[in-house]
Amino acid sequence: MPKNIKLTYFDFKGFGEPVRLALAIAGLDFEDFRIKREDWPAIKPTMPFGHVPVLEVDGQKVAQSGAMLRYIGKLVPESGLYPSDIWTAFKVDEIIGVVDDIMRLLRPSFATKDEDEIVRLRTALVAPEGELTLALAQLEASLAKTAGAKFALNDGPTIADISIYVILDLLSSGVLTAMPKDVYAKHPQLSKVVNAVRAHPKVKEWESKH
Ligand SMILES: N[C@@H](CCC(=O)N[C@@H](CS)C(=O)NCC(=O)O)C(=O)O
Repeated sequence: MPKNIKLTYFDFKGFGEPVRLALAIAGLDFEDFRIKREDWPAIKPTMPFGHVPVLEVDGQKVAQSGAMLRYIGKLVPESGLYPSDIWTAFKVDEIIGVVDDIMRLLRPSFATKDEDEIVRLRTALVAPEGELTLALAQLEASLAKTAGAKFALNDGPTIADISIYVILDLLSSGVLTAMPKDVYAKHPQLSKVVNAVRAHPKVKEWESKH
């Protein structure tokens, strides 16, 4: 077991947030280092690929949130976060890829400061035939086939559930201009996963402190 784990990310619930929750659910102590925006230009060149999150394990820096999530799940197998059954693990990886694609849909609207452009881009995403509307419907249909009793695939949370929770919580939080709070509300499987992760005792404990 590593002696020191440090997560470097912004004080924001983006790619680093599922990693924080996975570490909390796995019961791993870690330094939750949150970069101040004004310090980022100096820190960026010290990150292996110029991005965060970066997970530093006993002094070695590794990038890519998906890799971190799988590492945490494998490090603490009894957490059930990354299933040992290779088919279920395959489905976990599929969902994480889908969530990554959803994040990518939002990127153009994060890349501009023009409020009218942000509204235009996000309104198009959530239109009846919009790319986000379609992606959420497809994820819902996929989960309907695999649904575990409480979570997406199993009775306990996997890193796929955590990833779904973080993106849908962000989308429906009201902090993103022009993103409706009920963006996933009509999808029962997605709602089930969000509610189950939010109600998980370790997630509740983490969120009550951060
Ligand atoms: N595929 C990467 C994406 C990382 C990424 O896009 N990070 C953004 C923040 S969410 C970042 O570092 N932005 C600042 C920059 O690129 O200068 C992952 O999953 O970790």
